[in-house]
Amino acid sequence: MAELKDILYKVTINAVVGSTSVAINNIHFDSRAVSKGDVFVAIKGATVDGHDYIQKALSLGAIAVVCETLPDDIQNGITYIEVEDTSSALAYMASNYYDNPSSNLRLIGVTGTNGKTTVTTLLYQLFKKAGYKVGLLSTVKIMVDNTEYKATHTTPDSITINKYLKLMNDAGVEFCFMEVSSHGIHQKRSEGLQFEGGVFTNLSHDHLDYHSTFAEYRDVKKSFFDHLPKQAFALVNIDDKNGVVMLQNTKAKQYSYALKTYADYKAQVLENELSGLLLKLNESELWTRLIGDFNAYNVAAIYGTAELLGLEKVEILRLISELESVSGRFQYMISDEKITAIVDYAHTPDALKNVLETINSIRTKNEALITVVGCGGDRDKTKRPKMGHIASALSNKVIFTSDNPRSEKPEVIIEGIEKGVEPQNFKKVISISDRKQAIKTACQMANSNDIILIAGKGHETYQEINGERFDFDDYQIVQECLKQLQK
Ligand SMILES: CC(=O)N[C@H]1[C@@H](OP(=O)(O)OP(=O)(O)OC[C@H]2O[C@@H](n3ccc(=O)[nH]c3=O)[C@H](O)[C@@H]2O)O[C@H](CO)[C@@H](O)[C@@H]1O[C@H](C)C(=O)N[C@@H](C)C(=O)N[C@H](CCC(=O)O)C(=O)O
Ligand SMILES: Nc1ncnc2c1ncn2[C@@H]1O[C@H](COP(=O)(O)OP(=O)(O)OP(=O)(O)O)[C@@H](O)[C@H]1O
Ligand SMILES: N[C@H](CCC[C@H](N)C(=O)O)C(=O)O
Ligand SMILES: [Mg+2]
Repeated sequence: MAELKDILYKVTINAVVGSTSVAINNIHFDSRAVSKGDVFVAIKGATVDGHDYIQKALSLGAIAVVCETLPDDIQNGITYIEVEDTSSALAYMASNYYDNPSSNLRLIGVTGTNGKTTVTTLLYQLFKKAGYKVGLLSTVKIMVDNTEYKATHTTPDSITINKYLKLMNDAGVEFCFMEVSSHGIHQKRSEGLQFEGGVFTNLSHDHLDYHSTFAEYRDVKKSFFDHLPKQAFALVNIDDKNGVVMLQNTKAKQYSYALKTYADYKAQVLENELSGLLLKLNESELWTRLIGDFNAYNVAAIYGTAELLGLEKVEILRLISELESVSGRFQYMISDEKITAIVDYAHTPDALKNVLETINSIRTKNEALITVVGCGGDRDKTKRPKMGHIASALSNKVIFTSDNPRSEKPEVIIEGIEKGVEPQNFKKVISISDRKQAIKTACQMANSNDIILIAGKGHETYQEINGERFDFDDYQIVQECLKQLQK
């Protein structure tokens, strides 16, 4: 139980009707979850307006309503709080409700188009190995030290974030690494959290269905750094031209990492093989099991973050060499026939290009590279032809297929991808909308020493079709298909 007025601390209030000295049970932004004694926060969403559900929330027992416009029919005995911005109010209320858990641990936010899950997960692993209790909020899973919880979003809503941070406090967690997505920043899911550091990985094409322009997408990411306090650090990839943009208005202490330019944390790839990378990190050499140039960036980010958080250099280097790759990120197997299958979460043009270039830099010309890829439905349509172009230009054979079609027709999505294929690559391409069949066909096409890349779904264990999630696991399926070939 908490007093309404206590959880409103730091919320910008325009008007109050009724008493704020009432005890409330819980906070909800979804009327369907409300029960007796709760406060309902009405949010204008992308599909509907939460203000239309105020009556519903009251009928289920809400005793207070936080809204941007007061309803016409004010009910006796109910407290109404009119605020400037309900998403922001929700974030502060959630934080207050759970006793500001972000200020009781050392919270690091990682943002950027690609690499967030990789960097946060590896930092989680590294700090665990260093002997600390650690938390993780990521696309793949939420970890409260050793206890795993299911993740529904990359950056969950502010109530969920604070709920888990509170659990981390209770478990004695000292460091928490969290992914901060552009949707999360824009919807103020991470507002009011006390970050000790922010890390920027890179910025490339994604989510231009949600953010109307690339500049808007960039500025949303930038606003995360604008809000860091001056005691915090901001560590950015300075090889990315938007790295400096992130730092433009931040009050935080500024640090950089890079492969190509001078930086506080400079990485150089000495060797790049399927078994890992040999890197020079500032003045030290180290071996890591992570694969590809893009992972050299991730390692530099991890090294910098760990040092800024006070770990010893020698210890960090030792621990990085022990890190395991993150599930669904360049996860590979080699069959008895010596066919290599790689499952990777590349679902943006830039990620796909990086992964294909990495494979091309590792393989010899005699082996074929067969790529199986699709694009998600109800997501940015403009990335489809770009991914079609990249896949067909950088592989020997390509099978376009489905990737979570959601409410769209798979064939229509595939047509969008095919539009990007240039005439000289037409003959490399076939389309099979059933993803299992597509993977099976790739396995049948492959000869000894060939490489199959299955991109886009990584760790996901489902295929989402019309609101339903069916079991589907790229890694498991390719493993089965390769086994069947042996029979
Ligand atoms: C586009 C988007 O981000 N949508 C998020 C948003 O939902 P919405 O704006 O559609 O909500 P809405 O349905 O219009 O409803 C508005 C309000 O009315 C309320 N409502 C609605 C119906 C009702 O009966 N009663 C009621 O009170 C809703 O609870 C909500 O508060 O707010 C919801 C609650 O926080 C989120 O769950 C939802 O994420 C959806 C499921 C989603 O798919 N989001 C993806 C795109 C996303 O956020 N992805 C990023 C990662 C992106 C990346 O790769 O970088 C992430 O961080 O996960
Ligand atoms: N530093 C990087 N630069 C470019 N591409 C990367 C980088 N790190 C990983 N990738 C590629 O992007 C894919 C997704 O990586 P990861 O899951 O770490 O990104 P993310 O930012 O968490 O994505 P999401 O927005 O879906 O949460 C990987 O499978 C890999 O292909
Ligand atoms: N966080 C990304 C993940 C995309 C993964 C891909 N498999 C898809 O479903 O489109 C999104 O929600 O847009
Ligand atoms: Mg992620």
